[in-house]
This record gives sequence, C-alpha cells and structure tokens, in this order.
Amino acid sequence: MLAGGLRGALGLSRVASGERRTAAPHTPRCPADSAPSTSSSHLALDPAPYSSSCHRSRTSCIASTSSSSTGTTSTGSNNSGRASSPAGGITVPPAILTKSAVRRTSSPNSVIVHNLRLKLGSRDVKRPVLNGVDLQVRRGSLHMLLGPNGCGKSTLLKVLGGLLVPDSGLIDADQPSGFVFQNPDHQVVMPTVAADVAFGLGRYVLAEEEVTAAVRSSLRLVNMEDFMYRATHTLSGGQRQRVAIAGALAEDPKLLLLDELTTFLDREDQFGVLGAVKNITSERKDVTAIWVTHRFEELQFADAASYMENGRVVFTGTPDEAKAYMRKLGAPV
Ligand SMILES: Nc1ncnc2c1ncn2[C@@H]1O[C@H](COP(=O)(O)OP(=O)(O)OP(=O)(O)O)[C@@H](O)[C@H]1O
Repeated sequence: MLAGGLRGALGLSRVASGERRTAAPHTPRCPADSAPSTSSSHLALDPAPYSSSCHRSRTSCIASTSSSSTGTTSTGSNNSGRASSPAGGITVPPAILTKSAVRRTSSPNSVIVHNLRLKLGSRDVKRPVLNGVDLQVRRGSLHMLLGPNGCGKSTLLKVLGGLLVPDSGLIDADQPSGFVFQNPDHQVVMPTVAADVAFGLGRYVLAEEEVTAAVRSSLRLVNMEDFMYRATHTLSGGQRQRVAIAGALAEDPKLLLLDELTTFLDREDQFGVLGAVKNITSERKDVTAIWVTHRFEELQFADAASYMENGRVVFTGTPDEAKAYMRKLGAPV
C-alpha cells in the first residue's frame, strides 16, 4: 500500500469508488521539456487543424472527430492548456483531428506517418526539419530509429507525442502515448520509487488500491518491483531510467516514445533498460515502443529499425537489414 502521506502529495484525496481512469493523457515525463499537450492520434493536417477531446482508443478519437467538426464537443479548457471533461471531472488533453481521419482499427500498425512536414525556427526564419517523413511501425514491436545528428529523430518523436504540431502530412497512431527523455534526472522527481511512478496518476480519480496496482505492475514490467519503496536518489542511472519508463507505463500508454534513454548509461544499465523495454513489448502486445538511438549495438533488441537522413526516413527493415544498410554508408556497425 502507498503511504497515506503519499496520497496527499499525489493529489489523490478525491477518491470516488467505481470511477475509473478514463482520461487519455499524453505523458511528457520531463517537466523541463513539457509543452502544451496536443495528443497527436489522428492528424491529417490541413494548414489550420482544429482541436477536440481525445479519449483512450483509436476508435473513440475518430468518433470524436465528427462532433468536433460540428463544434459540439463538450470539452473545455483549463489553465494548464489541457482540455477538461466535465463528465467525470477528469482532465484530458486536446487532440488535433481532421475531417480526413480514416477509421483503421484493424490495422496491424500502431503508427502510420505519411508525408509529414515541419519547419522550425524563429517566426521570421524557419527551416525544414521534417521533409516528408513516411513511416509504419507494427503494433507491439520495439522499433528503433537511427540516423545522424540533426536528421530529425527527436523532432519526429515529439510530433508523434503531440509535443510539436506538424505543418502538413498524416499521422495515425495508437493513443495515448508516453514520452521518456534522455536524462532521467529531469524525470524522476519524487523521493521514492513508488511516489515517482504514481506521480502522473495524480490527475485521475483513482482508489488507492488502483494506484498501488498500477505502480506495482508497471514496476514489474521494467524489472523494478523490488525497488518500489527505495529512495530514488539511491538508484543508478539505468534504474532511474526504468523508473521513468514505469511512470509512463502506469498511465497505460499504447505508444512509448523513448528518446536516447541510454546516452548517459554504462553498458550494464544500457542493457538493463533495453531489456525492460523489450519485456514490455513482449508481455503487452498492445504496446509499441519507438526507441531513438545512436548506439548500433542496441539493434539486437529491435524488432525493426528505420534510418533517417535530412528529415526523412530513407530505410526501414529488420535489424540485420538495417546493419547492412548502415555498413554500406560506412558506419562502424
Ligand atoms: N525548436 C527548434 N527550433 C529550430 N530548430 C530546431 C528546433 N528543434 C530542433 N531543431 C533543429 O532541427 C534539426 C533536427 O533536430 P532533432 O533534435 O530532431 O535531430 P536528431 O536527429 O534527434 O539529432 P540528435 O541525434 O543530435 O539528437 C536540428 O538541426 C535542430 O537544430
């Protein structure tokens, strides 16, 4: 059980039994990197997209498209920039939906991106960062994204996670998504592991038992259940990274967006984190992980890999095919 004090710290004092977590959060774990959430699920972007409420599944996102297009959505906005649903007093993030979203629930792909374009920069001087990205990621896979510095990997992840809004293109992605960033020190913010994993659940109306169960099962998936009551400052970098992933998992994401999680880790921690993510996609067939990395040796954990150059995906294949492709480019794979 979580300590009573923890409940208050997490803002979980309003418990209504029988109510269940129904919000569809997009989950940036790094406060410093948090941006107004625009959960991306179905983007078929005209230059001026519009927003609406977005609930858990692909299907309901599409269903809410028609109500948004007629302006009948009941979602309002709160101070944090998130939309709030009056129905259960539960906050839900805004989503960007368009009339051209296609119902595709039977697709084996968790993510389909087509001709995605985005320019970034100042208001006066922008330059293309995503130059027509096409990408398909199978549901339940661990898909690695590689490419040289500055080719657009993190930007693509941010677009998939709703942290950036593309200028044009189509995105059809399972939701909700959970984002974990490079530096665990920016993301593991609570004094104990249990409190940290439960952190994001504070915005839901949940019974204490539900919080504890979500925390425990998330920690189990990343092989950290035995650390539940440990002080976070006693953890190694890799353990902290696994706690950050568990924090994202606790909110039941369907898409995990993992941006260079092993950059600061030694080999043991690196493989511990990779093993944890592999375990998640093996055990939870409905969860897909996109893993951005520079480290070729990590390909052995991948189900598939894509290589980006100049804001485009130029190759997608099996890990072995990806290695062969990169060897041809002269990479020391
Ligand atoms: N907010 C921004 N404003 C202007 N340019 C940006 C912004 N964010 C990223 N860029 C530029 O977009 C390009 C792609 O950046 P991104 O971080 O996506 O690359 P990356 O492939 O993840 O690189 P790395 O492997 O070094 O992390 C870079 O040239 C970067 O400088």
